Amino acid sequence: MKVAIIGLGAIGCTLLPFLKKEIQPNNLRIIAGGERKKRLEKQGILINEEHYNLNVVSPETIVDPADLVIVAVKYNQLNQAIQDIKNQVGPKTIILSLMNGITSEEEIAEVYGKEKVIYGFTTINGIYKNGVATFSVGENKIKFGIDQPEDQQNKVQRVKELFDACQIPYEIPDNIIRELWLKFLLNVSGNSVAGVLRGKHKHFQKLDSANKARECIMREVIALSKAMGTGLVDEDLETMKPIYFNYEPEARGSMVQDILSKRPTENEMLCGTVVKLGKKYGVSTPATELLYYLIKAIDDETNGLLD
Ligand SMILES: NC(=O)C1=CN([C@@H]2O[C@H](COP(=O)(O)OP(=O)(O)OC[C@H]3O[C@@H](n4cnc5c(N)ncnc54)[C@H](OP(=O)(O)O)[C@@H]3O)[C@@H](O)[C@H]2O)C=CC1
Ligand SMILES: CC(C)(CO)C(=O)C(=O)O
Repeated sequence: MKVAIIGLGAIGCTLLPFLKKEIQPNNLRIIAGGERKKRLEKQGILINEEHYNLNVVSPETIVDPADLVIVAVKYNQLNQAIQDIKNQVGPKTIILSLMNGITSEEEIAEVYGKEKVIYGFTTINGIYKNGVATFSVGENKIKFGIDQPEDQQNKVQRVKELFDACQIPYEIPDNIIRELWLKFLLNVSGNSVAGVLRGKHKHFQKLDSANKARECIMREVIALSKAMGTGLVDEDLETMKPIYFNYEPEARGSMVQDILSKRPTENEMLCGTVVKLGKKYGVSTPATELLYYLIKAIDDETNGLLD
């Protein structure tokens, strides 16, 4: 299979060592242009202390389409990434987004068609800064699937075969939309509360107060999901309570990593989406709206609005 990855950061790097074992070097493409391409070609990337050379393909290069394109960029980078994969996408290409949130698949489908996109996300926590990535798989995995009828199942089968060959941990849930929303429930509440606290996972392992804040948000996301029919139920509040015990206490979620590195957060994709959909579906989301504005103030500060 020819596989293209756009976004070789914390999450892209959790896949590269697995894919490298099975895929011929020229069939594993890292899509990047300009300075990013030069840097990746010159420096390669260090993942879990192992150095990898990369086959970097610029967005302008015309090549045979990839069989699978994996999208693992941050929300503010998605529009550009969608443009940059254009030469990788052909009639049979499958596009898998590992981004958090519930909107990236729709945005990709708007440009390339729903039939090319499968839903997915990862439960792995990856750490990335300046060309150095670390991660531990533990119990974590990629979950993927489709909400379409039978004739689309062969897309899922093709990704399954690739992941089996590369020994990438995965699960194909019966109801991918509910699973996507469960991850959304975790990220809207956990990433954003941790963002305000600049917290580590141990904040949720040790502090009842931090979890109570998370619960205020989760109640609203569950109410929204019920209004939209996307599968969350009240009991999910309990399911989500111990979730942070799966993660390394001293590690940080992706939003805190962004805040500490003075990068834009994914606030719009997380709290922003809940507030917007709440208005559309008549669901009240005051706690999430408060959290949205707190994170927005952090983003404003990052953007120099205090200077
Ligand atoms: N980190 C985590 O633990 C988890 C993250 N996620 C989600 O995964 C997604 C990716 O997050 P994460 O991996 O943390 O983000 P990172 O910021 O670590 O990585 C994003 C990477 O994409 C690269 N990139 C951006 N735009 C382009 C482009 N046009 N062409 C080529 N490369 C590009 C960036 O390059 P450069 O550095 O040069 O800008 C960067 O290396 C997010 O939606 C996040 O919420 C999900 C689960 C856990
Ligand atoms: C791994 C996890 C759940 C940790 O917060 C995450 O999805 C993120 O950091 O974005």
